[in-house]
Parts: sequence; C-alpha cells; structure tokens
Amino acid sequence: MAKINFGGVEEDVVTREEFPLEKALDVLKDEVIAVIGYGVQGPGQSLNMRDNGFNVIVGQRKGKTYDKAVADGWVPGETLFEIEEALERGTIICFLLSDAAQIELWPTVKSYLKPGKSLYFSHGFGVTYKDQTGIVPPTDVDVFLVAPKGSGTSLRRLFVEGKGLNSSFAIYQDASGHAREKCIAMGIGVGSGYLFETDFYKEVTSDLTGERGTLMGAIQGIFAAQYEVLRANGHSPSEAFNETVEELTQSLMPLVAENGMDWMYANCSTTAQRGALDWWKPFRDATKPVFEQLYNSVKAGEQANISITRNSQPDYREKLEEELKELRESEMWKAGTAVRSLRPERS
Ligand SMILES: NC(=O)C1=CN([C@@H]2O[C@H](COP(=O)(O)OP(=O)(O)OC[C@H]3O[C@@H](n4cnc5c(N)ncnc54)[C@H](O)[C@@H]3O)[C@@H](O)[C@H]2O)C=CC1
Ligand SMILES: CC(=O)[C@](C)(O)C(=O)O
Ligand SMILES: [Mg+2]
Ligand SMILES: [Mg+2]
Repeated sequence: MAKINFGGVEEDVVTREEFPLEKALDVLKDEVIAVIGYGVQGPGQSLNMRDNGFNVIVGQRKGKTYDKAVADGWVPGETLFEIEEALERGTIICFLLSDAAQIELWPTVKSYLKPGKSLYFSHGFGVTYKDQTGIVPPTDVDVFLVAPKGSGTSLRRLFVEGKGLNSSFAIYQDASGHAREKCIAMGIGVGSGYLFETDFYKEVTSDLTGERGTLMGAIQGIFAAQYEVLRANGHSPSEAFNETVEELTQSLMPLVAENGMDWMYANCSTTAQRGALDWWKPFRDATKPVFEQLYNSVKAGEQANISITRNSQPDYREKLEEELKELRESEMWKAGTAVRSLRPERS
C-alpha cells in the first residue's frame, strides 16, 4: 500500500501502479463475477469489468432494464441471465440492487452463497443495518465492498475517457484468507482511480451523510435559498440562475476540481476573493448544526429506517417521481433547462 500524506494525516491507499490491472486479472482469473441488478451501478461496474477483461455475467429480471442490458451487448444465455441463474453461475456475487430491494431478494441470494463464494456490495448499508434489513451473510463466504465515490454513470464515463473515480473498500468477512486481494482486485476491475480502506459502518455513515449533505441535499438547499433571495429582490431568472448554478458548474467548480479552492479564488477578482474569504465562515457556522443533526440521525439508524420504509412502498416510484417533478418544475430548474439549451455547444 502506498503511504500518502493527506493534509498531515498519513493514510495507506492502493493505487493502480502498485496493483495493476494484470494483477487484478490474475487474482480473479478463476472467478465468475455475477453482477446482480442493472440499475445505475450495475451497468457502470459490469461494463468496466467486461472491458477490462474479467469474466462477468449479469443477472437481471426481465423488463426494460433487461432490454437495456441486451442493448449494451450482454448476450442472453451467455452473459445475461435471470437473477437466480446468475446467482447459481457466479462465484463472486455483486449485490447491486437498490438498498431497499436487497431486503426482498436476500433470502434468494443467501440460498446460493455456497462456501467458497464471495459476496460483494457497493455500500455498507445492508450489513450494517442488519436489524432492519435481515442481511446476515453466512460465515463461510468472503464478504467485502467496493464503493465508487460517485454515480455509476460517471464511473462508466470516466472509464471510457481513461480516467477513474476513487472508491473505498472494506472487508467484512475473510473466510478464504484471500478476501482482501479479491476485494482490491474488484476495485481495480470496476475502474477505480485510487482505493482507500474503510469498514462497512464508516462507509455507510459517511456516504449517507455526504449524499444528504454537500453532495446533493445541502447543495440544492443553498442553491434554492440564494435563488429565492435574488428573485425576491427583483433579479431575473436568467440572472439568478447564472449567478447561483450555471457559473458554479461551468466555470468555478471545474477550477476547484483542477487545483483546489484557493486556486479558484485566486483566479477570480480581488473583490470576489475578499467577499468569499469574509463569508465562508458565517456559512459554515450557519450550516454546521444542520450537518451535526444529520450525522446524528444517520448514526441513530433513522436515515436508514426512512430509506427502507419509503423505498419499500409499492408506489415509491410514483411518489419519487412527484418529488423529482417538484424540483424539475421549480422556476429555478426550469430556468436551468432554458439556460442549458442556450449553451453554444448545444445550438
Ligand atoms: N447509484 C449509484 O451510482 C450508487 C449506488 N451505490 C450502491 O450500489 C447499490 C446499487 O444501487 P443502484 O445502482 O443505485 O441501484 P438501482 O436503484 O439502480 O437498482 C438496481 C436494480 O435493482 C433492480 N430491482 C429493484 N427491485 C428489485 C427487486 N425487488 N427484485 C429484483 N430486482 C430489483 C432494478 O431492476 C435495477 O436493475 C446500492 O447498494 C447503492 O447504495 C453506491 C455508489 C453509487
Ligand atoms: C453516487 C453516490 O455515491 C451516492 C450519492 O452515494 C449514491 O448514489 O448513493
Ligand atoms: Mg449513497
Ligand atoms: Mg456514495
């Protein structure tokens, strides 16, 4: 493992240099990797592994998603199967159904986990919240996770561009004595950038916090708050959207991604720098109590409970669609649609 200094804290990480693809292919040469579920992570991970030369099959129930798998080049009866058939054939079972759906399929999956097989997750959810999910793996299988830090869509896109998303990895159970190398080999296989180690509990608590926080929940909240204040003060939707979202995604965040926040600041006016340096701390202080409340709720298992309860309802898709529609049809995001349509590269 490479020792890297992260802001004064030394951590062991796995890079592609020290664990090259050839090594990963060798570690998994006798395995049949069965990706169960072809939603968001399923396609990204299975296609990347297939293109990397691994022996991969997909298990997906019939329907629209199955058809998508066929369109992506998976061949029924050869590399694409009904779920139970894939579970039978696979030696590494990648459980990539939505976290709520995993509960329903678990008894089936469990019945195919013969000794010597491995169970792979991309989230610590099912195992950590076992009191709520009932997911307790048999003791004679390896259990590990690789959690790409981003959407399966980006995992695939970046792979195709020759880049990679970073992933965490964790070993929950090492029955074979080889769980660790198998897990890291899977991490390399799915197209990770570098891999950092965690455990199932830390993976799920950080992930649930991040997606509810700065990655998705908080960012939308801050966008909405600023947009509303600008609109209430007479600014047009164009002006409010550009000043809240478009400039951030098109101009400033790519600079942050490239070289950090200070460098982005340094490439803005001295006026902007002065203001940003004065205001970031009040924003931190105003939102920190909300982040603390969020983390405590995650820690107490409340967020898992809400996710399971809400996402197990028979009409959850319709309800979800209504909430997404509320976002899509808000003035801010409708303004966004118009703004995007005017990007020079789209006309
Ligand atoms: N969406 C993402 O990009 C990320 C997801 N993860 C984790 O990866 C895992 C998979 O998540 P997603 O790809 O988002 O899943 P998803 O919500 O896209 O669902 C995956 C598949 O589950 C199937 N499915 C749903 N209910 C089913 C049932 N009752 N029986 C059989 N099949 C059923 C669907 O047909 C779909 O193909 C989860 O543990 C998630 O937390 C981790 C990182 C990012
Ligand atoms: C994309 C990702 O890693 C998330 C936000 O945690 C998720 O989709 O669960
Ligand atoms: Mg998540
Ligand atoms: Mg995540």
